[in-house]
Amino acid sequence: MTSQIRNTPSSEQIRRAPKVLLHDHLDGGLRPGTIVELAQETGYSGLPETDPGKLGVWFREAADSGSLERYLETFAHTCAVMQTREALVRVAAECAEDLAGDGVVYAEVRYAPEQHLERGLTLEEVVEAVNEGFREGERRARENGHRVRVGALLTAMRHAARSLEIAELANRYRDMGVVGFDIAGAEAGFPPTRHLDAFEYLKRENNHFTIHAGEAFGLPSIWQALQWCGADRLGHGVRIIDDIEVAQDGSVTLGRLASYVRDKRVPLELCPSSNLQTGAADSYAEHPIGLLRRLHFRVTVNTDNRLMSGTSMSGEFEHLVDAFGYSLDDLQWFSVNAMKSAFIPFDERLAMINDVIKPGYAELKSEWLFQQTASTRGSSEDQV
Ligand SMILES: O=c1[nH]cnc2c1ncn2[C@@H]1O[C@H](CO)[C@@H](O)[C@H]1O
Ligand SMILES: [Zn+2]
Repeated sequence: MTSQIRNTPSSEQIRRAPKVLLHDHLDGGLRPGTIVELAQETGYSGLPETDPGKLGVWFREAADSGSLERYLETFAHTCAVMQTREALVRVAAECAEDLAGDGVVYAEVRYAPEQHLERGLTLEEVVEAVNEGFREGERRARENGHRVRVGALLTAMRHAARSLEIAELANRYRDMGVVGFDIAGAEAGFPPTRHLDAFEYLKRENNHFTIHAGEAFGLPSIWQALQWCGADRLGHGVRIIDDIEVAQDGSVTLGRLASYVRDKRVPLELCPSSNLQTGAADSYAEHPIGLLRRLHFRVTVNTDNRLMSGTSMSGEFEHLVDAFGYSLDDLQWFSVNAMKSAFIPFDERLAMINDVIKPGYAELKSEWLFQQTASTRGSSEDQV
């Protein structure tokens, strides 16, 4: 048996591996069946399909447009069914349950409270409903033998003008389920500096935030997010690749901004499948994550929108294992990177790394030692 075979994780091992997710949208991860049921319950008649299977396919295909703006149009349907307290509790509970079932042990899930006010809920009621759902989902996961912790990130929409209000909301619910702040939505034409007052407020409060930047727009957006707004992490940030030059002989030169991002260990919340759909990358094999990982940027792997991309954390890891031949050591590296970059207190991050993530990977990495028939097996898929 070669070490290569020993090292290539099987699908089942990938699912069981402890995973950390920093970039996942609550309104981009609903179960199709739940959307159909909530639409019926709340009288929303705008769904393009009412069969859950067909609806799931519709979301994936509609989001596969090559443009972030068209990709974002699909959220009208998910937000439409997330306008009541009960719906928000249910969606959040199922989110936590689904992540736990996929082996995610820590997640920061984001949503925009301002998009859930159409039926009279207040911003506070939205946050409390989602928090209640996450706690319920964590409890159900525990009953099923899974452990997951979910924190919320409150997102403000970059085309709108409520970011300071949402930042204040994030600060008010700090230590009560909300771990940070974000801005999202169409990037071109809506630079992060439009929301400078929100970011400056959060900095004065010693609070944390990430900014969607360097997804549909390039280096100026990343530069503003870091050097004007002071983002702790970059949502996507994939276009930092534009500041990296690879010569014919393989030698690599980093520009000033790329150097800063690497030197300062700025976490990149990379979302490969989402990038393929919005046109930020052409294939998994060509996705900049391969180079960024080799250059030791603080790379993390994320789902972005599980519904629109038909993916999961395990799914993203599988694509990367296929494209780049990553081993369990690589998957552990991504998971430790993500945990280091989380917005919860340092002692909790450290305990998650040392007491949950590393032991989980050690367990998986030792499995080959105890396989009696391993020497007669040909592929790693057989060795579960
Ligand atoms: O990849 C993305 N880039 C920018 N905005 C996004 C992305 N995915 C989702 N949203 C936006 O964030 C809102 C709150 O969750 C969603 O409603 C969607 O409009
Ligand atoms: Zn996103």
